[in-house]
Amino acid sequence: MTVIRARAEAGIGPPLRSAGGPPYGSVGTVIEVTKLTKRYGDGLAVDRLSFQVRPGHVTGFLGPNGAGKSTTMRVLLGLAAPTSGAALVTGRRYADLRFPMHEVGALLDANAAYGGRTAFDHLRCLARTNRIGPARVAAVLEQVGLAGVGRKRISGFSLGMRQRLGIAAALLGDPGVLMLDEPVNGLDPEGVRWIRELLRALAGEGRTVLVSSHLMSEMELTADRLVIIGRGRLIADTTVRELAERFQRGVLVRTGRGPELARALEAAGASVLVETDGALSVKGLDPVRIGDLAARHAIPVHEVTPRTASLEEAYLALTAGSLEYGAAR
Ligand SMILES: Nc1ncnc2c1ncn2[C@@H]1O[C@H](COP(=O)(O)OP(=O)(O)OP(=O)(O)O)[C@@H](O)[C@H]1O
Repeated sequence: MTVIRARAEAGIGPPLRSAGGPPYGSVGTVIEVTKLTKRYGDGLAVDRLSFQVRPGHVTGFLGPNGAGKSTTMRVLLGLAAPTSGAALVTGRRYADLRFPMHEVGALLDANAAYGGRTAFDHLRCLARTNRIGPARVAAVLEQVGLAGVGRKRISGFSLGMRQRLGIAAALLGDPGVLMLDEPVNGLDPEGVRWIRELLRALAGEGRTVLVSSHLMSEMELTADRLVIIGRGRLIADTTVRELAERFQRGVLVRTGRGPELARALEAAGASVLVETDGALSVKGLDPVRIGDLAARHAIPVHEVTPRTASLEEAYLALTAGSLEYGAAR
């Protein structure tokens, strides 16, 4: 499978500030995974994975079940040691961050909070370890819509409420980097929309937001960048727009005289990409015009197929070879 790489971005824009907060968009506020490999015994959870996450964007971390998303996040958060390679946040290993909660906020497992505590006490305990006062605890409870149940025990919370509590914990230190593992799990449609808007607002403040999911339908509305992995390996590092363009508007053309046809198509204004198998991916001309042009140049074509896949189909096609479990055929 061809790895789609986003073109180098021409600048991320000026650093933005949250009200009274740090300059989140400052250079270096990124997540950087380099040739990361993580083995569990004979199992390879992450396989020489490299990607970067930039500030000011919501980056969707996508992959089928067992792709290695959680493992990568766990290594980034210092909860698992890499077998080889590196996973850095703001240029350092998590263990080397001085005040980690102020730099990185994370939600890994919404059920990890102790049920016997109230939401307020849970956050207050976390806050104390990072010298964060009770006013901030109240503020994040308000921000995630749990202010009314702050004094209730977590054991009575629905999964959706626990997800909100986990997000409140991630926001406690007002960090410039946020890493959320499947945060919409258990949320109802209103909750899904809320989290989408929250993540986009946080990225709009210049923060670095990495959010994992195995559903493209979720990510296409939330993320602007995508890192797609399968079986621990990078499949695509792209933007939603590029993925849409590649899969929705191109026309696949097969011919024995690829370079010649590509020149003719480009002369007619098309942009042409040569796939790894020699087929041409043509944008800017419709199948009829492509056929006419080929006929005018007496170039036989074997196939002219418009690509009309949705992002979901594009994602399924990209990850088809990487499914851990699949229906028997
Ligand atoms: N602690 C562990 N011990 C052994 N194997 C593990 C461990 N953690 C993860 N794995 C294995 O590593 C692979 C990657 O798992 P991981 O949980 O990182 O994937 P994921 O992309 O987050 O999947 P999901 O979407 O299902 O949460 C899987 O095959 C999993 O079984």
